[in-house]
Amino acid sequence: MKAWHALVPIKAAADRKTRLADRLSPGERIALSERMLRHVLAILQATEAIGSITLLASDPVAGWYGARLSDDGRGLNAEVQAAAARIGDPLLVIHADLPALAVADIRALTHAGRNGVALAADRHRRGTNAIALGRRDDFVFAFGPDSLARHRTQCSATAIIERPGLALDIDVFEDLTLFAGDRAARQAQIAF
Ligand SMILES: Nc1nc2c(ncn2[C@@H]2O[C@H](COP(=O)(O)OP(=O)(O)OP(=O)(O)O)[C@@H](O)[C@H]2O)c(=O)[nH]1
Ligand SMILES: O=C(O)[C@H](O)COP(=O)(O)O
Repeated sequence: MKAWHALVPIKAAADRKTRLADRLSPGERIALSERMLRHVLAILQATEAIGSITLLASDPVAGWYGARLSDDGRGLNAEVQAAAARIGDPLLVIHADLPALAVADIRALTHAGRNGVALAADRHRRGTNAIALGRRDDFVFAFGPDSLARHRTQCSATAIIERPGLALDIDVFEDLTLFAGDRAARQAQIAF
């Protein structure tokens, strides 16, 4: 199997984690999203199956000197679709807000997707936090509410992967308390 390309979309700093805006200051939200991004990138770098990592971002990201494709503001799905066409397969698209992600999670997802498509379900089994495309150049990205159902109907043999490290994305404050506990989440003192 060829080495996987990883694509990590990340919003412009000021737009990240808006659903936490009633609990965290803008600075705390940026700091949290940067720590989670660094964690996801470190896990990808530590996974032997991953041969390249590309950020999809409108601006340069502090501390990242690797590849970046520019986001032209057409929305997540259109941007990922265009980036995927440029990068080729096998391709792993993975969100940047997975603080519990581990190397074993990436191994499991890429293994499951090596001959087709594997989807990483969020903890509600409604969203999609990562997609491994071993061999599907006609896959249509459909991130957004209930994306798991939309993604899975594209191919009858799609594998659904449910693992804690892939399932816990940080959207709302409850996700933070699940990951870090009440006190740490309230103080935005989340270590990982
Ligand atoms: N490049 C890029 N990344 C995006 C875009 N929209 C979402 N993302 C990234 O896709 C992943 C999932 O995004 P969301 O959970 O919807 O966004 P979020 O900023 O994390 O949270 P909210 O602002 O609360 O919706 C995260 O890594 C985001 O940074 C986009 O339009 N462009
Ligand atoms: O496809 C999805 O589930 C959404 O893009 C993901 O994100 P969210 O659960 O982080 O909003």
